[in-house]
Amino acid sequence: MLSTDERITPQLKGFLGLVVPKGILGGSFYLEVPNDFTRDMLEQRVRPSLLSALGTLDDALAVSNFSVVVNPDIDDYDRSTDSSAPVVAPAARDELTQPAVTSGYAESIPHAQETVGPARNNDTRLNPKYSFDNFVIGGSNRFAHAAAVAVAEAPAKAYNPLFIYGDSGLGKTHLLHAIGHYAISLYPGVRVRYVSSEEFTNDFINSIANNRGAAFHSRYRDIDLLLIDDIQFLQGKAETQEAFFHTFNTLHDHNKQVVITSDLPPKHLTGFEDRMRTRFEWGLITDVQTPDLETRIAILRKKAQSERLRVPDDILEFMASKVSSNVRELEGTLIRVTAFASLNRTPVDMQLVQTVLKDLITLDDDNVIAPVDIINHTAEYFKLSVDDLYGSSRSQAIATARQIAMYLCREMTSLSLPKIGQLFGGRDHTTVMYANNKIGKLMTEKRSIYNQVTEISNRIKHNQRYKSA
Ligand SMILES: Nc1ncnc2c1ncn2[C@@H]1O[C@H](COP(=O)(O)OP(=O)(O)OP(=O)(O)O)[C@@H](O)[C@H]1O
Repeated sequence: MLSTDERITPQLKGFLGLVVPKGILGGSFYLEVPNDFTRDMLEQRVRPSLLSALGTLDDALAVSNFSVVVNPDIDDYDRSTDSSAPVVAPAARDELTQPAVTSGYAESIPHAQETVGPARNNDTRLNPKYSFDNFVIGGSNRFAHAAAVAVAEAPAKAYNPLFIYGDSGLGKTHLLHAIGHYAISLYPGVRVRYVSSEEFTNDFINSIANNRGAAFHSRYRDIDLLLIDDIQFLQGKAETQEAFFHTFNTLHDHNKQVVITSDLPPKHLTGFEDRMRTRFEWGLITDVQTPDLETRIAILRKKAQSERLRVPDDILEFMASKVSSNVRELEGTLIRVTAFASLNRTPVDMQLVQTVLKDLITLDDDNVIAPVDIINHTAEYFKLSVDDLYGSSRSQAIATARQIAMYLCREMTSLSLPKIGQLFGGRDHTTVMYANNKIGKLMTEKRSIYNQVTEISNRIKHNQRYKSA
């Protein structure tokens, strides 16, 4: 759709060839590119043409903005499967038709009424997978969910900051992204930025190293809604904390919303200055807890629906009763069960579920798996060196082994996506996200992958039991 634009040179066309359209959510057209350079080219040279081209799309799609996400792994992405026009996820349509709320917020941000405003949202770093639509509400998260919705509907008017804490895998990151999507759907010009604390730290360090402090400041201060994940990561990092302190103050003073997640409540966060912890307590503090059985069943049901998996209710109930600690683990179990059924071309029934779950060694909650064990076992299984997994080789065999190791780190540890990326030679969190999705999908399609993942994870758990015995 861009080829009619005279400014598009052959060189630029080359860059456009690297772009993979991913879909439309919350009024944003999501594109993936393999590196920062392509993203910059796109944003600097193509933005006006792309925005005007988006303006010619069917109104029903309600697209007014685009987001470019860097995913270095799309080099091995098969573009032929995705070359058709992107489709709007059904959930996104509902989100787009949400009635506007009357908080008066739109009037308070001048750019919210500008037609070109949405372009400001091209770097939100929001994950289209996490919306309020697919978040299941239960006793364990009802309050956090209500607070999150309130903040999205009236940024900086309801609670500022909103501080959400809780154990790993209980939906904090999901809520953060959902706030961002919902706020953008209500106020298309609102400038939103999601950042994990690891990325904030890296960004800060790079900005000092490259003398780009001004760009860093504007990235985090010229926004209306800052969503910062896993703040505990700033523990003991005095200079980054100082940078965050000033960012926070600037945003708060200018009536901009800050939402923070953490594994602990402010008063239990160690390695933070008091002035920082006090600020975390200015607004509303809420927690997410381990979901009860009904909520776990509902989460599995929703997940099965969204992945179009046919799983009878009694099976979902059985799975939910067996895996109780963490939603991420619960989702992992559902993937294993449905992958096994799909590979064997059998329906998901109780016998199959029992077989699969029997195969999955379960560990006590206090048995914590170290990522280094995952990497060692994966390397050993594939007869590769550990450095192969950490390194940058793109050979198919090494890349797949690396993606399996990333998948298992995601499934078996509480490490966040950026932390796993860092572990694997400083890769971007989107690379880990891609590996996780890819292996999850391949497990349903290729028996060899399913068997490899199951075997490696069992070896890791077996070894862990042996160590702690
Ligand atoms: N209530 C819920 N409804 C639907 N999905 C949920 C819910 N809670 C958690 N999940 C899903 O569980 C997975 C883990 O959630 P998430 O990443 O948000 O956890 P987290 O609390 O941020 O964990 P961490 O602290 O490790 O980053 C995600 O796929 C998320 O979509």
